[in-house]
Amino acid sequence: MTPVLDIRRLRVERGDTVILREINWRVAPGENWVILGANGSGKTSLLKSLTGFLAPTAGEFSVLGRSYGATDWRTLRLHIGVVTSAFAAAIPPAEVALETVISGKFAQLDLWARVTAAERTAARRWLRVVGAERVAEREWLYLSQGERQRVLIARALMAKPRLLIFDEPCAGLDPVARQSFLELVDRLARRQTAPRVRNGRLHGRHARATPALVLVTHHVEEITPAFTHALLLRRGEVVAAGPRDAVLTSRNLSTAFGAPLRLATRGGRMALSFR
Ligand SMILES: Nc1ncnc2c1ncn2[C@@H]1O[C@H](COP(=O)(O)OP(=O)(O)OP(=O)(O)O)[C@@H](O)[C@H]1O
Repeated sequence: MTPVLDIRRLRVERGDTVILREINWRVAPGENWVILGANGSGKTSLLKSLTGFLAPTAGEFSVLGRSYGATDWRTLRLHIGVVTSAFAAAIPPAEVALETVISGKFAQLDLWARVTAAERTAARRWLRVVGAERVAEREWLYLSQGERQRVLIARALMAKPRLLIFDEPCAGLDPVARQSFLELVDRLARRQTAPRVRNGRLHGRHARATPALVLVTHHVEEITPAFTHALLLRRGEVVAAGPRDAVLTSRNLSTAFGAPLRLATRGGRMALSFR
């Protein structure tokens, strides 16, 4: 099966600084990954490379079988959704949530002349999926942090991406909003991992391509059971990558964060403490 993502020996340098060094990472269909690493370990730079905003110095990678360099970024980007609070500043304050969601389908195209009733219906459906339907007509300016994150997810889903990346999505959320947000991410992940199959074919809402999820975080508490794999970075290098139980160990996390840490699991949720 064509990997969702295939990165080989990716290296990124700027001036004398090596930002990413020899990154090898493969995401197969059906896998959901979490990326963990200390401040400055290269998480955002890796995402920027994948979305064409940070040019590699060496190495090769492909997204959904399309190779970097051989495919127009505008085409590749249509398949990759990124949910990051960094987008918040780019949303017009007076834009209502429904319009923000619809704009996800069009990226940079001239939007308003083209919006159809079907697209409005689809946008409402995505707002319902993320539990934000009641703010559909509310301006961005007035949305809470949690509501904004949900609207940005709906916006990303509108383009039907094959890979959906969450970059520190829980920053700024209160504990209850964070829990509810994580349950939403988990639900999205499970839509993918539990498809309905009949006569060897996907059916119903799962018949659509559902995205592989990548969650970038500093907090192991945010890793819900739906995340099957983990990538640990330290100073631009991979500490470990693979199935979560093999990668998320006290030892690997201590190496990644450069401090003696103990990983414990309570009630199905992970927690880190200092040894
Ligand atoms: N264009 C650039 N030129 C020089 N150095 C850069 C550039 N972009 C990133 N860096 C450096 O590369 C390192 C990795 O940065 P990056 O933002 O990817 O880390 P991160 O893991 O996302 O960190 P955080 O958890 O703090 O968000 C940092 O030391 C950063 O200063």
